[in-house]
Formats: sequence, structure tokens, C-alpha cells
Amino acid sequence: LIDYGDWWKRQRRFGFSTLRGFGVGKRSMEDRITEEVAYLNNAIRLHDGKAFDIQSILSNAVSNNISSIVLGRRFEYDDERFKEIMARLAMGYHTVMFNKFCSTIQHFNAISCVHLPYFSRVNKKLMEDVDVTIKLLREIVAEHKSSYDQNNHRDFIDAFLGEQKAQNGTDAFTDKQLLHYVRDLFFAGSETTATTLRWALLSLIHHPKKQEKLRKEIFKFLGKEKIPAVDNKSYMPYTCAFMQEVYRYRTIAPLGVAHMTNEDVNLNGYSIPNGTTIFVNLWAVHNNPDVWDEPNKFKPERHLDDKGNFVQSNHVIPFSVGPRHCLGEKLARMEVFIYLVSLVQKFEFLPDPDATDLPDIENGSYGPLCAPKPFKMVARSKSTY
Ligand code: HEM
Repeated sequence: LIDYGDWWKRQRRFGFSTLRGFGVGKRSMEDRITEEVAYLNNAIRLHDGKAFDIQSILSNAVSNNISSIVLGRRFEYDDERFKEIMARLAMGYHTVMFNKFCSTIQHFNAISCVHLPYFSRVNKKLMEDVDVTIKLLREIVAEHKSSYDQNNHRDFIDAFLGEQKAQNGTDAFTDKQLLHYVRDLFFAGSETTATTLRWALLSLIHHPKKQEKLRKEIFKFLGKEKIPAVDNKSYMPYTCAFMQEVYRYRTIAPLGVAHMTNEDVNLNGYSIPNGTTIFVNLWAVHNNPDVWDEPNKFKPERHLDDKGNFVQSNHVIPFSVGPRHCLGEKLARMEVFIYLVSLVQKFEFLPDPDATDLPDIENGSYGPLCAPKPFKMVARSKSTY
């Protein structure tokens, strides 16, 4: 919440350079993402054109991208240990996200409330999930330690162990910090990206004409088979506009993450004392009527100029800005582009034919992460239409 000091700087620098070292922002990471997309596509095809909820397989796919960096490998979606880690992360996430009271408490850090009977029960369950996840990660770290080779760092954990040795056990690179760093990367890096993609899928279902327009652009530049690469973005203005509108329209972290002033500040005539908890209202930036015409409407076209060129906006800041902006922004942008383009290239997304209404796109979960309510849809393989 408050740390901007040397300890945090060393962790941040290490995280940033290690993610880059393991391919983030480079072609090698793109290859790992496209490899995972193929597994995801197969898992979607198993539903054989029937309505299903994509949430768990999408989370598995995106978590495998994190896993390939952090643990040096991907997991089959039915691997027992992977399933347990994912389930425990998801349980904590759902407890907090879909319960107004819990999310408010968690978000506003009202720690004293956890002693009230109801909250103490929920908190106990959350802590249990954290403990089990940490226990499973501890086993994985122990396996890494027993096969560690300082000349061949296979993944983030090895890199951390190497740093630990180099720093000779200083307080920034402890075993405990490693376990929590790994858990945080899974938590921060999987549900966020998977949730953004679920809002994108909901937008496709709600706007079939825009879905068709997107597919037309994808087919024009990539055809039906060519694997997308981030470099293609410059030729795909509508796709970029669609993604930017998803980021704007459904701000998944509406209030970012809590920060705290570490000195007295005067901002635009307001004095904010040292030690004040601060939230940046990203949602307000994305819905500012002085900047956006009809901000409550989903209009990718608003991000195109008269000639149809994409206009990158500095009023769309889903990853926040400043020294503590999202560590995984590059990876997330890469993932969202490659997954979205690949999915629209391979499938047509349609509403559940048995549902009376379209799934809700107006309201999501309340709390640190704004996620869609669970919904089913049909993914019709392009070869069948
Ligand atoms: C679409 C996906 C994502 C969105 C919208 C998102 C958004 C954010 C936001 C708003 C913050 C808070 C920034 C601040 O407080 O100023 C944040 C922090 C963070 N994110 Fe992400 N994120 C996404 C994906 C990822 C991924 C894939 C990773 C993993 C590599 C990741 C790792 C982190 C970490 C470690 C932090 C804390 C940074 C710090 O405090 O120094 N995020 N993210």
C-alpha cells in the first residue's frame, strides 16, 4: 500500500527485468501465447457448438502464460495441482468480488471489521485459500531448489533464487517474499486479463455487427489460418479501436489499487496529509463526458479518425500511470490482442439460445475487480458456418 522505498524499487526492478528476460515484449512470449491459444481453441471445440461458460478455461489459458514465465512450464487444464491452485485463487477472487460487503472491506482496507462474526468467517476462508496456495507453491519452489542450476535460469523462480544468492539473504529476497511474489503474479496476471477478455466476448455477443466488422478486418490481414502477431496491430485499426473501447467501456480495476501519501501534499488547492489512503478513479477518466461522447455506449468507432486510422488515447489508462503502474501491462496487452484476434478468427460468438435475455453487460461485480456476472454463450467454429 505505502512502499515507494528502496525495498519496493529493488523488487519492481527485478520483476520488470525478469519478465523481460523471459520473453515479455518479445517474439518468444508471443509464441508461448499462440501455443496456449491452440489449447484453448481445442477446449472450446469440445463444447461442440453448445452453450457454455468460458470462464474457467480462459483463466486456465491465461494462467498458463504466467506459469510459463514464473514456473517455466504450462499445465494441462486437468492437472490436479494446477486445478487446486486455480480453484483456490478463484475462490478467494469470487468471495471478494461478488460480495458487496467483502469487496468494500477489502478495498477500503477496513481491517478492523474482520473481527465481526460474518466477516471473520469469510476472512478465515480467504486465509485458508491463501495458505493452501502458498503450500502448493512452496512444493514447487522446493523442486526448483533441488534442481537449481545457476548457469541455466529456467524461469522467474530460478531468477529469484539466483538473486537471493547474489544478495546473500538480504530482507528483499527472502523465501517468504518469493512465495508471495509468485502468488501475486498469478493473481494479478490471470484474472485481470481473463476478465478483460470476458468483457470483450460479451461485447461481441451484444454487438454482432461489430463482431462481423472485426472478423472482416482479421480475415483481410490474416486470412482464416495465419497466426496473429503483435506487429499486425498497425494494419488492424478497427481491432485496436475495439480493444481500446473494451478497456475504456468496462474498466476492470475501476479504482486501481490503494496507494498512500508518504508526505503532506497540496494538489490543485487540496491539502492531503501524509498517510492518507488514495485511490485513482480510473472509471471516471474513462467515463468523463467532457472527453467522451455518450460514454455509456460501446462505440469502437470513436477511436478512429476520419480516414479510419486508429487513435491511441491517453484518456484510456486501464493499467494506470506513474511509478506503480501495472507491472504486467506489456504482457497483458500482448495477450488481449492475440487471444481476441485468434478467437474471433476461429469462432463466431453467439448468445445462449436457451436464455431469454442477453447476458448483462451493464453491471458486473463490485470491488477491486469489475468482472462480468457468469454467463453462457455459443462458440460456433468457423468451419461449421
Ligand atoms: C488487462 C489486464 C490487466 C489490467 C487492466 C491491469 C491493471 C492494473 C492496475 C490498474 C494496477 C494498479 C496500478 C497502480 O496502482 O497504479 C496493476 C498493478 C499490478 N499489475 Fe496489473 N493489470 C493487468 C494484467 C497484469 C498482468 C498480466 C500482470 C502480471 C505480470 C500484472 C501484474 C501487476 C502487478 C505486479 C501490479 C502491482 C505493481 C506495483 O505495485 O508496483 N497485471 N495492474
